[in-house]
Amino acid sequence: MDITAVNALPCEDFVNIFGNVIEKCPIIAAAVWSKRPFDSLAALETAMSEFIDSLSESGKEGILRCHPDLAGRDLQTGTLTQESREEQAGAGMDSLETAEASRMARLNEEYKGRFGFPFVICARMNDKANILLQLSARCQNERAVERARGIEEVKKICRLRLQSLVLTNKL
Ligand SMILES: NC(=O)N[C@H]1NC(=O)NC1=O
Repeated sequence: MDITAVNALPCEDFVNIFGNVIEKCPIIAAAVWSKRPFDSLAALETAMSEFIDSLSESGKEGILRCHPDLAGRDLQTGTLTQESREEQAGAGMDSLETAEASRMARLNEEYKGRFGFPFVICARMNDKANILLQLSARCQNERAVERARGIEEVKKICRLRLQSLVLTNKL
């Protein structure tokens, strides 16, 4: 599907295709649909990014809160979205040693207790060791720094999910 076809999609079909490029936030696809026509996929990505930037701080935190923990309950119960499951598996989150799993769980809880939103990192750009390192280091940041940092990671995840849609011929 080329960008002309994307621009011709009714809102419902557009949201079906792009609704999860920001995890569990189809409202973002539904909102940027009104910004058509897009010149390119990159322009669509920019529209999503600008929409996120326009949100209040609590809106940005809401986006972060839509993300499942890495190696968390949803992974254990098989309730991750397909995208998240593939990303987490690629970073080895589904095959942690017992000690790594308990360290991850402890740090995830510490992070959420401190900031009120979950730790978000683009799993496809990091391996297991780096994720644990970042999680531990980022627990020390200020809340505003972490909010911005988490949103940067959401945008990286979005870019890679858009690219995957192209690679899997869904676009
Ligand atoms: N918490 C968190 O970072 N979750 C995610 N990261 C990623 O790449 N996919 C996710 O679901």
